[in-house]
Amino acid sequence: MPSLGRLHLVTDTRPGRDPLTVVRAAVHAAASVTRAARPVASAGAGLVVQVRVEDSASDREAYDLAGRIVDICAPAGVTCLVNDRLHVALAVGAAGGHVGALDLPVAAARRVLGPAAVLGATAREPVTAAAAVTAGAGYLGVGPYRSTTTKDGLPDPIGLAGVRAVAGAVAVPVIAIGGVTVADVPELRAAGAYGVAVVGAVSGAADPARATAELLAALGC
Ligand SMILES: Cc1ncc(COP(=O)(O)OP(=O)(O)O)c(N)n1
Ligand SMILES: Cc1ncsc1CCOP(=O)(O)O
Ligand SMILES: [Mg+2]
Repeated sequence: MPSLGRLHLVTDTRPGRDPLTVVRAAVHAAASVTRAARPVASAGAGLVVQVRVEDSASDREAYDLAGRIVDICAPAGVTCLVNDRLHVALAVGAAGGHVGALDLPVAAARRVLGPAAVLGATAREPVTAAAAVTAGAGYLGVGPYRSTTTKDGLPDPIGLAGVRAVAGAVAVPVIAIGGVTVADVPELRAAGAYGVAVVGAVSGAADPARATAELLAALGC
């Protein structure tokens, strides 16, 4: 299985956003910055795109968006995951999915996706993180690192100490999420994070391609 990308772009599908334009820009940037170091078919391997739709979206809407994003990602070697809706991930041929506390349990998600799929799970403290790995998670989304306005109802931020505690407890990649900006990357990496997941730092940027390139560079991709 190829190694996991370090920059996870989570789509912003709130009203007025344009996730396809942002994903196209990010994929193009990822393929451009890493092409020199990789075979063409895996040029964008530093980037993962996670298709995350609003809970109010229908499965058909999720399927249509995810299918279009798989079509954008695949030629560039960018991994595409689907948040929550694992049947959509399977239906569009995504590489896998991401589940949290309100989604299928990790072991059930692994059964649905199969042994070879990429499966991420949300964790915010070491004991549940280790349990998620035992149940079959191949990476962990850990946070929220900072407070963020992108998602309502999140628990308090765990900060650098929280990320460090989880990273020290598991052997799988830890992806820090929640209010992450490019300026946070060095300290997160030093704390043991393998990578970062962002919505606003790319989707809310004036130039999403440039923001992607800067994040990838900060992550050493
Ligand atoms: C990489 C990553 N980490 C955490 C999450 C959050 O997942 P979850 O807790 O299930 O919340 P929703 O995103 O489903 O609202 C994530 N999506 N990705
Ligand atoms: C889905 C999710 N889960 C925890 S924080 C978050 C949103 C992250 O968005 P941003 O990068 O804009 O803070
Ligand atoms: Mg979820």
